[in-house]
Amino acid sequence: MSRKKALKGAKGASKSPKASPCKDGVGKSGKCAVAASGGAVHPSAPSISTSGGFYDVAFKVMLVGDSGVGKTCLLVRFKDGAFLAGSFISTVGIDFRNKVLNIDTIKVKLQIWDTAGQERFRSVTHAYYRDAHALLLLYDVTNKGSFDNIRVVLLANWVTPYHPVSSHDGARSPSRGRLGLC
Ligand SMILES: Nc1nc2c(ncn2[C@@H]2O[C@H](COP(=O)(O)OP(=O)(O)OP(=O)(O)O)[C@@H](O)[C@H]2O)c(=O)[nH]1
Repeated sequence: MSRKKALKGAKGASKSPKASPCKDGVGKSGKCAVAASGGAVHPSAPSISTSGGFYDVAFKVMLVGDSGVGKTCLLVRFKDGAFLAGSFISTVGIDFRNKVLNIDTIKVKLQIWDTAGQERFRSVTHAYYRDAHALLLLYDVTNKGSFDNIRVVLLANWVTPYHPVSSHDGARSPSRGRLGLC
């Protein structure tokens, strides 16, 4: 099985843009923690994700950037601490992984969406931006074109860079890919 196929199979890849990240935020009570408030949630009692981890707040984070800038590698590195060396297999469509962090006394669940960088998937991946709390914009430090294309993403989705039009105050951050992961 290919590297990326294995990754997707492991964590419930979503093929449809209508698939909601809150699916994984459904607690034992059946509530959808993320969708219920339209943003980060601060439930009075900790919620439980289907992956088994309790959390207090949840955020949806999107990894965006050209194909090959290292989005999948960054995600796997962050989630599992491993670097995916070897042959490059492009992401098809979109995929996500969850990670729960302990920050002070709060359990923060990050649902991190890995988008396909290839142009042909653009319309699919854009559909997921709307309710994201943060976009991580990645570029390859050895490829100026991949940096220039971040501007295109910003201008296409927001009126001016770092000024979101979306309903909640998401964060946008240019990040350097392919740097020091290996
Ligand atoms: N040297 C080096 N290579 C990297 C680094 N990050 C990723 N790569 C390589 O770059 C290639 C592409 O990495 P991916 O993470 O699959 O790229 P991607 O942005 O997910 O690409 P798409 O799925 O097509 O959008 C792979 O061959 C990686 O091994 C890095 O920090 N340093």
